[in-house]
Amino acid sequence: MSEAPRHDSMGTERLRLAAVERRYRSEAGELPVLRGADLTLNGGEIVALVAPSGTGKSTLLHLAGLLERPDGGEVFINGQAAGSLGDEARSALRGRAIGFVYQFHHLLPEFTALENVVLPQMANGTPERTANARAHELLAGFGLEGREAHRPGRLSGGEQQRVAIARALANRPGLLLADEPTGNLDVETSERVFAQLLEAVRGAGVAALIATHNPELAARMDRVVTLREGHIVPA
Ligand SMILES: Nc1ncnc2c1ncn2[C@@H]1O[C@H](COP(=O)(O)OP(=O)(O)OP(=O)(O)O)[C@@H](O)[C@H]1O
Repeated sequence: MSEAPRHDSMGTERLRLAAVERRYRSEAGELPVLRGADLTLNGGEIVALVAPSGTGKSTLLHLAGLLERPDGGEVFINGQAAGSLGDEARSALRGRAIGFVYQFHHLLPEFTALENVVLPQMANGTPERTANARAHELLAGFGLEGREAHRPGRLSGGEQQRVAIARALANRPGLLLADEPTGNLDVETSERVFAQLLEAVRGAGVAALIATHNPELAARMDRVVTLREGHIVPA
């Protein structure tokens, strides 16, 4: 796969959470999930987030991905504070700078594998021809040559997830956020897809924050962090 050379983005700050707070309010009262979480990821850094269920991993990824706003603190993407941005500017920054991979692929079922990788590029202003070429190259890099015209329903779970990873990398984001990216696959497929994910991310010099319950997968990343009482601490 031909990606931007690693040195371009290595060491550049991609994500910074500074004293981030998030509380959920319900009839039962207030649940403080994040109580001043700090985390910095530089280009090329791959960090595992391993923490017990319900401690706030998904919440943290949503805040880092600008899908929600924190109740306190600030989220910086490529050094830019996101808090003062309006919704439109946040969406634009998200589309340009961040790729997401979820436990379930969330591919658009009525579109082919190729189109699923092309569409986010076109939404970002990439001309169709360029987007097509990039999608072909990415899918081939994930061993999906010959599968481009298949809709997600005609792909295996592992193939669907590889398309989802290709889609996440399509706009050459500096930051990849992944929530249990192989959690829905059998052990062998998970192993294979995860190895491909790491290779692609390393090759592109992307910073990645990957939530996983699997300690063996976590051990392959550069650093492992956990959540304790609403703070991010080394695992
Ligand atoms: N929208 C919401 N409203 C109220 N409470 C919420 C909301 N979203 C999450 N929570 C609560 O916040 C806490 C953290 O949830 P979160 O989904 O971030 O945890 P998690 O670590 O990702 O869990 P899991 O590993 O099970 O996916 C949980 O107690 C959850 O019930």
